[in-house]
This record gives sequence, structure tokens and C-alpha cells, in this order.
Amino acid sequence: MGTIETWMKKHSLLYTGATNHPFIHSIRDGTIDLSSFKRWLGQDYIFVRAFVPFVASVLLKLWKESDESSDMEVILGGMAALNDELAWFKKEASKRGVSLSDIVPHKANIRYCSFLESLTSTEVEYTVAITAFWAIEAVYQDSFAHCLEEDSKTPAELKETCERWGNEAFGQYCRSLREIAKRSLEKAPDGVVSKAEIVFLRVLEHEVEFWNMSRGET
Ligand SMILES: Cc1ncc(CN)c(N)n1
Repeated sequence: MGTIETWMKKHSLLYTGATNHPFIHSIRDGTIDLSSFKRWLGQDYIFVRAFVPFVASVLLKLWKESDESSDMEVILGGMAALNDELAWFKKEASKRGVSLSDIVPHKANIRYCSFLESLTSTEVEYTVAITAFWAIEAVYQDSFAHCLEEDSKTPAELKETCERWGNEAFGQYCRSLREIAKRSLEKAPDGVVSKAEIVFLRVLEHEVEFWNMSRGET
């Protein structure tokens, strides 16, 4: 069994907590209130702005530490998608009357962004960073894909948001990232694999906190 498969089994409770969160349930069952959605929108815009330099640092580590040349295209494609994502946040915010320049980052978001910044350090191995990258994207894909399931009651005006991360192409991109992380973990020494597992768990915890914050619970 691969390392990621083992972790998914071992930490299934936490993974499910991050991907089946009450915030996602409230979108899926149509009970979400607009203020929560707007809070998530503004905070996630700030998060994505911090995510871009993190992904740039993953590219730099890949260039220095990995000999898998095709991995670069996948990550570069992810970077390009983030450019679209930022434009989407701006469009969505203006449509909903959210002023992005006035958003004050919430404590949970500051903590998550600081965590991302800590992973940009040259001391953090490529294997650890690519594991975090995959996990961050996978949580959004699995979460929003739930809101598109056949029996979901996702409000029509939130479908576009859910499709952004829940669509099949994003799913395929996440599977490519998982494959890249898997291969890198296979070659890594035990100490690095242990560090990657801890980072995987931190990502899941931060994602849960992020959803809690979006619900106005923290
Ligand atoms: C908190 C969070 N996690 C993940 C993603 C997906 N890029 C996001 N936009 N925001």
C-alpha cells in the first residue's frame, strides 16, 4: 500500500472532518446563510493570495531537488489556474457587494497563511511541500464535489462556486498532484516521510479551522 493510501486510512476521521464539514453540508443542503458564504469568499481570497507564493516555492524546490521533469508542467498549470481563481474571486465579490480591499484577515486565516509561509523555507524538503500542496487542493475538490452530487440541494447561485473546485478536471489535477506526491514519498528517507505526514495532518486541521471560521464559529 502506498504512503498516502495508508495515511488516508489512518487519518480518515480527520480527513472526513475536513471534507464533510458542516459548512459544506450547509451548501449541499441549501441551508447556508449568505453572510457565511460572503465571509468565506473574502477570507479565501486572502488565503489564495498567500497560496500563490507557496506554490512558487514548491516550483523552486522541484527545480532544485527533483528530477521528474513532467511534474513541473502540472504545478505550473496549477499556478495558471490560481490566476483565474483570483480573477474569479474579484468578480464574485463585486457581484455580491463584498469589498475585498476592506477584508481583515481572521485569526484562523492568519495562522493558516503563516503555516504556508513556513513551508516556503529552504529547509522544508520538496516532498513535504508537495504533500501539503496536494492535500490543500484535495480537500477543496472532495468538499465541493459533495455539493454537486445528484441528491444535493445546492442553491443555483452557489453552483458555479462548487463547480470551480468540484469539477472533473480539477479532480484529475488533484489525482496528478497525488501521484507526484506519492512518487516523491516513495523515494524519500523515513524522516522526511514522517515530516510530510505531520504537515498533512496540519493541513487538515487548518482546513477544519477555516471552515469553522467561515461559519462564524471562531
Ligand atoms: C482554505 C483553502 N484551501 C484550499 C483552497 C484550494 N486552492 C482554497 N482556495 N482555500
